[in-house]
Amino acid sequence: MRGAFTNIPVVDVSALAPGAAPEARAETVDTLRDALERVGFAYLAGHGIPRAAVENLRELSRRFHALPDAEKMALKMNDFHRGYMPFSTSTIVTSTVDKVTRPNQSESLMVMHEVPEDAPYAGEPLHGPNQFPEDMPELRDAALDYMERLSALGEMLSGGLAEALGLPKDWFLPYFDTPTLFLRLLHYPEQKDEENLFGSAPHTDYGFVTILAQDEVGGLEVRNKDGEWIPAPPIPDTFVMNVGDILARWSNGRFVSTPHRVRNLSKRDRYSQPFFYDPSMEATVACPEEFIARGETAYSKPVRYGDYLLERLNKNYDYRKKAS
Ligand SMILES: O=C(O)CCC(=O)C(=O)O
Ligand SMILES: [Fe+2]
Repeated sequence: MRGAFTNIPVVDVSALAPGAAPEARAETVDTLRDALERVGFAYLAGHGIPRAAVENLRELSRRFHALPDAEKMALKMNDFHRGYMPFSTSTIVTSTVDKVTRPNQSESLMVMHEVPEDAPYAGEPLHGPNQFPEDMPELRDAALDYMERLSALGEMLSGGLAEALGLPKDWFLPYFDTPTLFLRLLHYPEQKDEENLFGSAPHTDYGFVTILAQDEVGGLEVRNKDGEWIPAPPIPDTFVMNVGDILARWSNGRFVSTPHRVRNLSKRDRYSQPFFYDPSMEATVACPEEFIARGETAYSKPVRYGDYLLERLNKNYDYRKKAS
């Protein structure tokens, strides 16, 4: 039953890799289906991403956030949604989860897919340059390398998700020709335990899937159908994966996009690095014909992913509100 959970399942996804035994793959797909229909969250084990890639980026994120404010402010978010978001500047007003009134207690560096200067779509909404500190070239290298590795993982997962929905393994591929990628390097200083104060206020994610690496501090919580907040503490060598709103919509409501939040009550700084793997901006997200053929009714209208995304971003980020 949707939202009926008191813990977040661990799914070993190694059998989704090419060459795995078909029986093992089928079993993994079943486990994934249960997790995403009931919980909307799963810990991914057996994902094949080296621990060093995760830890190296985390260390660089720590170094980035330790830079003087002036250096970070020089990289302030540009119109293309890339750059530094200072403490207390994003309030999730489109959250359907709760009335959110106090800004998030976090700062972050937002990195997206790179856009070559001569690309035909350069300069269009959300297609522009990333911003990295000049004297930390290793941060740029690590972030781009990490996005490449996690995109490959996202693509592998999309095969399992398609099968979990009764679709051919490659069903999602054409919609991810030029995927929309976000890597957010988050820093949550310790926060007070006060009502309505969050590192990240209750929300659902916009996109397809989120693949999150968190440090050892903890603080992420996921809401079940009874309104209880279930902790999602770090488990070494796993990622926390969750369904975003566009996947919930695409799956015609089968997979759930589950509310979650962060409170860092640990008395230590917390660092996390969510990666959002989303379709191409041009992709039209519509209920699969295969579902209609099976007698289902589409519960939402087709939407161009880029339009949907812009609308959500314009509402939620202070720096964009003037533009919308
Ligand atoms: O930092 C975390 O653990 C979660 C962050 C999150 O939910 C988000 O950025 O959407
Ligand atoms: Fe989230």
